[in-house]
Amino acid sequence: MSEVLRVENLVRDYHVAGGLFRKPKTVHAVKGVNFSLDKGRTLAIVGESGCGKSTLARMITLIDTPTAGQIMIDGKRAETGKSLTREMRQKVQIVFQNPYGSLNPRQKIGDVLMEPLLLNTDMPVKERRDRAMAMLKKVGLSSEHFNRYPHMFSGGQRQRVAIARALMLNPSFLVLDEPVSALDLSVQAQILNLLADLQDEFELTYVFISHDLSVVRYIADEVLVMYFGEVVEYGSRDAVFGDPQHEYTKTLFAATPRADVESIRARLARKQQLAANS
Ligand SMILES: Nc1ncnc2c1ncn2[C@@H]1O[C@H](COP(=O)(O)OP(=O)(O)OP(=O)(O)O)[C@@H](O)[C@H]1O
Repeated sequence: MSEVLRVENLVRDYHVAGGLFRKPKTVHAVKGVNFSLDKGRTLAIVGESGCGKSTLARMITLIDTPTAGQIMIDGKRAETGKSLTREMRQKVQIVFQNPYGSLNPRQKIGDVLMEPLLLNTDMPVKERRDRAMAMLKKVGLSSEHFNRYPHMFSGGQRQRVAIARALMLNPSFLVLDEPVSALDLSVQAQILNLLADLQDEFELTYVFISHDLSVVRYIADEVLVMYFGEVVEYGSRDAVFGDPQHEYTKTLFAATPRADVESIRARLARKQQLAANS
């Protein structure tokens, strides 16, 4: 299997300026994180609020510059800031929790999808349009949606648009930052199934940031648990869920409702059905 992402000793400190009654201080948000991820796999990063998940996500999305350590994407070292190349930038895309916030309300969905091609390729307009139409269908929308505005879509449909946009430039991996947390439970299942189907079909690679362990159990191949900026557990989903080693992980699991066993069974059944039909 080919390695898509490798993170080595990644550190991020924030220097917080002092005030009249406050001393300056350094927040150690991420303290030396290591992991690697192969093509077609999903790594879930879990932990409580403030443990450093978003900081780690911003660094691997190449938005934020690490204080120390390195990020390798497709075997090449990724630079950030002014040294970030367009080629490297295109390799990583992110889907946020709230797709409405990341969609321009005055831009039609077709233009949202064609924009990455317009900005990053020399593709003629007809091809851009065809690609955008094809992508709409891949995420379960239709050509009728092409000329509609974001406010005309439901939350789940907007998240489908955000996923479609993230895939337009064939990235090496997607960072999914709490992608279903803002959705109703039934819609969450639809989006998770869509992500699973797209992954099966196109061998996509996901870094899935979440605080919801039932979602993680459903989608992840590997799990990394963070606690105060450190990795306290890292391994296959079955190993981490089946036999958590660290006290923090045990507490985290004990505080979470039982995983959604039915949806896991349903996914396995669907996979078996697909295999039987092929
Ligand atoms: N720009 C910043 N300046 C100073 N401190 C920061 C900054 N961004 C994050 N932090 C601190 O770094 C630590 C990790 O924050 P981070 O947002 O990465 O955690 P998180 O696990 O993603 O939490 P949440 O799920 O609430 O977003 C926290 O203590 C936070 O207060």
